[in-house]
Amino acid sequence: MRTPKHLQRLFDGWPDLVCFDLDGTLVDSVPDIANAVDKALLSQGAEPAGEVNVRGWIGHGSTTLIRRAMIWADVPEEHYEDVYSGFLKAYFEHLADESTLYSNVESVLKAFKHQNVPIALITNKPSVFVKPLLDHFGISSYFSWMLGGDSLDEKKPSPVPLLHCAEDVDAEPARCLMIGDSLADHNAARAAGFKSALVTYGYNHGLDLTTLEADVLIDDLVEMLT
Ligand SMILES: O=C(O)COP(=O)(O)O
Ligand SMILES: [Mg+2]
Repeated sequence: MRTPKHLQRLFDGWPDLVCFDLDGTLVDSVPDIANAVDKALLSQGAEPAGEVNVRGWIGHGSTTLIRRAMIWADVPEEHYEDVYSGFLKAYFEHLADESTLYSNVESVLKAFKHQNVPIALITNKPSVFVKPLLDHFGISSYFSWMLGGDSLDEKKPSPVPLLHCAEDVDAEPARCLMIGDSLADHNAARAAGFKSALVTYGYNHGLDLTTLEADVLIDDLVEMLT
């Protein structure tokens, strides 16, 4: 396979490491996350928030998600532990009832693997959900790392999880690529010295992604391979 044009331009070949974000990049997980948030809110007698609201609260980890939902629903802060544990339980029980893989995820993972590029999964989702979700879609075996928001001391937009993987394989940050959908992914990439690719279909909260000047902006993951 000839080197895809974006990779040729950025790395003069294939990168030494590629890191993927999860929610909004590989998996459209909003339906199940929203159902779990709504269950937790309903248990407090609050209104359900629904998918459109929840979509705007994803990307900074589950604690931020629940805090935003509680503010929106006017649930008193002292109920945080109850709402958070209700969310965790409900989501774990229905992790992938309605969630779907975005198009071309598996073929893109396969192409990087075929070139022996180490692949990392770096999400701000709590780590307890990560492997079960990837297992559900049959893609866990592609990843040499599966890091959740609580796996290390810091999460995205900190560069710590990205640099952790780069150091493991002795890769120069400038030869590493982060592919994500949000400002947290882009800022983590920049702080780590990685190249940043953003997908336009994810949960970018109405942000005009062109203003971020990512190295690559794509409407479908397969564009990484063209
Ligand atoms: O749980 C979240 O906030 C979503 O995380 P991700 O977009 O980093 O996968
Ligand atoms: Mg994301």
